[in-house]
Amino acid sequence: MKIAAVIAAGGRGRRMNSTLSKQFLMLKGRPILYYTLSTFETLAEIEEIILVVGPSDIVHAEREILIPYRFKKVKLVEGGQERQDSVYNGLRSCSPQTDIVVIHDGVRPFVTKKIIIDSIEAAKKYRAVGVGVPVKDTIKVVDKGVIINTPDRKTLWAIQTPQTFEYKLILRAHEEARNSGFYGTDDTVLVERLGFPVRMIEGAYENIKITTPEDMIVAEAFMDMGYGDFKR
Ligand SMILES: Nc1ccn([C@@H]2O[C@H](COP(=O)(O)OP(=O)(O)OP(=O)(O)O)[C@@H](O)[C@H]2O)c(=O)n1
Ligand SMILES: C[C@](O)(CO)[C@H](O)COP(=O)(O)O
Repeated sequence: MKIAAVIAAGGRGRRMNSTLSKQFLMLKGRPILYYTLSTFETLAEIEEIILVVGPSDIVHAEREILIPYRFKKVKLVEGGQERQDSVYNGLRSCSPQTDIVVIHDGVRPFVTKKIIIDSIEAAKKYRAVGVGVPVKDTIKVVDKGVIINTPDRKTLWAIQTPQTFEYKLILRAHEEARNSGFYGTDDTVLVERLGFPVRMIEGAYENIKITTPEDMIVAEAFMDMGYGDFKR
């Protein structure tokens, strides 16, 4: 079975307020993206890694990541305006013989090999799988500053990545979304809108998405605590 990974790293990181795209910010002396790629590179089940970066970051990715760390499985692809565009570009660059694709945010460096493998095994069975954690806070739906609904917390999960799919299914879901001009903030929603059931499996609270400046402080602490499956 041919398994590929698409690593979404084509964003600008606006909420990080840094001139450098946040996926290239240094964490303990290495770019954040190095750690994410290292975990996938050393996972035997992953045959190819499609790294999607923004047009203005292509040279930086080559100079700071691909050349110094000599990742063997990584193929560099240009990203798009939105995350969904980047992922679609990545999917189209996978080998046509791909059976399963693992889609993961480049800025989630603390993903574990167990979570990746669990998502692959679940996708072999269910064809579409999300990784997430039950929310800890009570969530409110707010409209114009007024709380209009309080969903039952027992039903609420914060979805993370990896999101892992039968390749043909997710490619079709992306194409259908593009044809109808639908944009979502993750990939499972594109399969949900086809009416196809998506399974949720347990991720980890440590599998954070580095998004805003305080996440860098948390990430430094996670590094000190030994989280993550990357080569140190
Ligand atoms: N056009 C885009 C936008 C986002 N991403 C990637 O999708 C992941 C999750 O997105 P997010 O955390 O929102 O990153 P940014 O879009 O860069 O952040 P912001 O919204 O603050 O600009 C990141 O690894 C990001 O690089 C991408 O590949 N292509
Ligand atoms: C895909 C994702 O990480 C799932 O939580 C999230 O939707 C990405 O959102 P972003 O705004 O692109 O960070």
